[in-house]
Amino acid sequence: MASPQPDQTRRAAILGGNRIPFARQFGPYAQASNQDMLTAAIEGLVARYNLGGQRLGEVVAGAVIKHSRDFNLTRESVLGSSLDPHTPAYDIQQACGTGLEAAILVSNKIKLGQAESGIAGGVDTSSDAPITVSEKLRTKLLKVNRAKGAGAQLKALGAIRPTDLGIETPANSEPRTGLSMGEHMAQTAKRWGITREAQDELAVASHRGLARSYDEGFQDDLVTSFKGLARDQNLRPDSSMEKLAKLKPAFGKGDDATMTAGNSTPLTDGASVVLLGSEEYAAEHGLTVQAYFVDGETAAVDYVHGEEGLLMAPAYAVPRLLARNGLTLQDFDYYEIHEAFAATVLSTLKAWEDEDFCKDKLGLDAPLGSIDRDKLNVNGSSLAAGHPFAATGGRIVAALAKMLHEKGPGSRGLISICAAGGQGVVAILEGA
Ligand SMILES: CC(=O)SCCNC(=O)CCNC(=O)[C@H](O)C(C)(C)COP(=O)(O)OP(=O)(O)OC[C@H]1O[C@@H](n2cnc3c(N)ncnc32)[C@H](O)[C@@H]1OP(=O)(O)O
Repeated sequence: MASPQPDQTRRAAILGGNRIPFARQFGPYAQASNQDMLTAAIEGLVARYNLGGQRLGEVVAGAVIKHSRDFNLTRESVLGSSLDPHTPAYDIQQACGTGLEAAILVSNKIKLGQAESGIAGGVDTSSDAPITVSEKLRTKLLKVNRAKGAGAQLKALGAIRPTDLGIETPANSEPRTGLSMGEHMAQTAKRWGITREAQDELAVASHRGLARSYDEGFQDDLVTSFKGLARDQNLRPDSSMEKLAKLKPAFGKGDDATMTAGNSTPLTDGASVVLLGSEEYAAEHGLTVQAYFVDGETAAVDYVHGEEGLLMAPAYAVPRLLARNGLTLQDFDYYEIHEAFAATVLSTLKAWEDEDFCKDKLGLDAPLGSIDRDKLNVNGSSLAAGHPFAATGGRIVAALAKMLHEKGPGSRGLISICAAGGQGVVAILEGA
């Protein structure tokens, strides 16, 4: 069935973004909640674009790891901000694709005329991870809670045994396989023959690109300090092949163990948001349109039955997006491919170059081909900045919109983000 064409009658404009610097797990944000971080990111955006007291169409954000009390984290963050409290807000969750998926949702509402403006974003903490008690203890505590009278409560309490006292923390692994993201990626890296050297080169380039972007002031209107942190804590401007070569493998086995702490994203805390609006909204509020959110696509792979690697869904989503928009993989000025692991980016690029994969798996007549690597993650990506899961999409959309604005009208950028659960979220932006 032919893919429907995107409706371009109303365009969704990207007007700016803001994030707090990303911090390492148990770093300066160890005592900050998701709500604290998301509110700080929103407040930075409000201050930069004079949004105080404004009722926006909608705010959509989310977190991958959140406490049960945070049933609508985004709404609570809006209420904690200086936006008009009549601004509706809700959470979504699409793993590491959350921030980009939120931008797709808000853009679509704007394009359909259902909203004039909105904020999309995401937040995640790996420090303030919710702890749950064991199933046995949970059941017994509920009995204590329901027991009527002190005697009955004491009796119910007495049923709790020391062996019931286990706690559970969220695991960074796939429920259906029990394997961590890194272990899954190690299998894919082996399948595509991704070398340690190629991964380390990508990591060094990421650190250098991000460091340069801070030094040149590119991040000045994208990042606001939080808890004394002004730059991403994971950034190592002095990163080198020699230093990375010394790191021990973190995932994989034997000769295939090519992934290390240096070419994998670290566990990170942070939040990011993006301001979107119609062209009319931008004109009314005197805001510059940086770029347009052209189109987005999602895909999923059957990683459980071994069809393809857990983090390879973007390899499937991008060709669908290209076909719908009449573009080739080479028609872009910038490529933002989320560096979950260096090997993720390299495996995806290899898949698009591979004739058999493109014919057998993507149903194409010929490979999508190679990209100009000078256009890839130019201002660094997740290996250098860190990766607070749901916050990565907002970081990328805001930075790419700014890059495209600097490049000029008609310039084009491709975003590709892999997500847990074998899913991928991808998008096209166009410079204004
Ligand atoms: C869809 C998706 O996005 S999936 C991805 C989701 N994210 C993940 O799965 C997170 C994966 N990452 C992890 O689990 C962890 O960060 C790990 C296992 C890779 C590493 O954990 P740790 O060992 O705790 O990392 P740590 O930060 O201590 O680094 C280990 C060492 O490498 C060093 N190191 C890390 N990066 C660099 C670098 N770029 N240059 C030089 N040294 C480095 C550290 O200094 C440290 O050295 P030390 O032991 O002498 O102090």
